[in-house]
Amino acid sequence: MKQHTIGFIGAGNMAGAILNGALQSGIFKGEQICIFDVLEEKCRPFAQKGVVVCGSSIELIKKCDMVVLAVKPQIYPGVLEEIKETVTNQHVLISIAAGISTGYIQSAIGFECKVVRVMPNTPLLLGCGATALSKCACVTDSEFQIVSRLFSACGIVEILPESQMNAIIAVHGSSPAYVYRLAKAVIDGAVQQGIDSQVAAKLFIQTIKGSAMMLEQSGQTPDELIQMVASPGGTTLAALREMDETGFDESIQKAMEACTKRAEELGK
Ligand SMILES: NC(=O)C1=CN([C@@H]2O[C@H](COP(=O)(O)OP(=O)(O)OC[C@H]3O[C@@H](n4cnc5c(N)ncnc54)[C@H](O)[C@@H]3O)[C@@H](O)[C@H]2O)C=CC1
Ligand SMILES: O=C(O)[C@@H]1CCC=N1
Repeated sequence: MKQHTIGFIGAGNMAGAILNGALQSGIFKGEQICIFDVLEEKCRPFAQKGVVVCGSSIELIKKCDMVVLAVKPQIYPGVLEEIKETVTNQHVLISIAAGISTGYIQSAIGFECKVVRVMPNTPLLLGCGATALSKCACVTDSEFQIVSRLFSACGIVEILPESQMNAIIAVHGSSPAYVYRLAKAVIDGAVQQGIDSQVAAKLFIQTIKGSAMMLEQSGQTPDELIQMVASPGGTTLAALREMDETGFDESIQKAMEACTKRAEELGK
């Protein structure tokens, strides 16, 4: 089987999470991994793990056949311009940026290069991530399998058509922030009622974990689980009624629409 080498352009949060998954799972060894960042100090922790640090994105493209584009979407035009003369039809470009489509990358590179579009999330940092993947027709099944195994090493993966890759960001890419916002609101609410913030945080974090396990393992729908909590004439119903009145569901759905709209703007 062909031995692949993987490179990361950008050594930020997501690159670090994916790279650690690659090393820990043994899918790639240190010497099969390259990294480049405009801020050299960002690469230092990876050099200590035996990863090869490159002096430019062009050097990295020459050394690797799989390349994760791990920079912010706004940086993509510059990076694609820089690497376009070096990318060949043997490279697989792995794009993790919000909103950047396969067509966008192929048009910037100048031919129908191989692209796997990926949407990960920050819990990948703990090996507990969720990733959506979409492949273009020119990527082979065995190349796609390697990319899929790479992200599986950091959590769960789902394969989606590219047409859904913008909308899915609201579901798992950006949504960790909604969960943290909910946690913050609950902890602030507890403090307003005289409870110590650390005690509230401890109890609520465990509640998030437990509720996630109930959603995953009980076989019951969110509505059935809500019913299990909400006693007739009880406290939960009083809380839920208030959430209905202030438009909680609509607020979340509007936030998701804004997320997708922004992804579409970033890809223009
Ligand atoms: N943070 C998140 O929750 C998620 C982020 N993403 C996507 O992942 C990508 C990276 O995001 P993060 O890791 O959060 O960002 P980050 O800011 O932690 O990392 C980006 C890195 O790129 C480097 N960089 C900037 N210009 C460069 C260039 N020309 N060449 C090489 N390196 C350069 C920066 O120095 C920085 O270290 C983004 O496109 C984002 O849309 C996707 C899913 C979730
Ligand atoms: O906020 C962003 O644009 C990125 C994409 C998903 C999570 N963070």
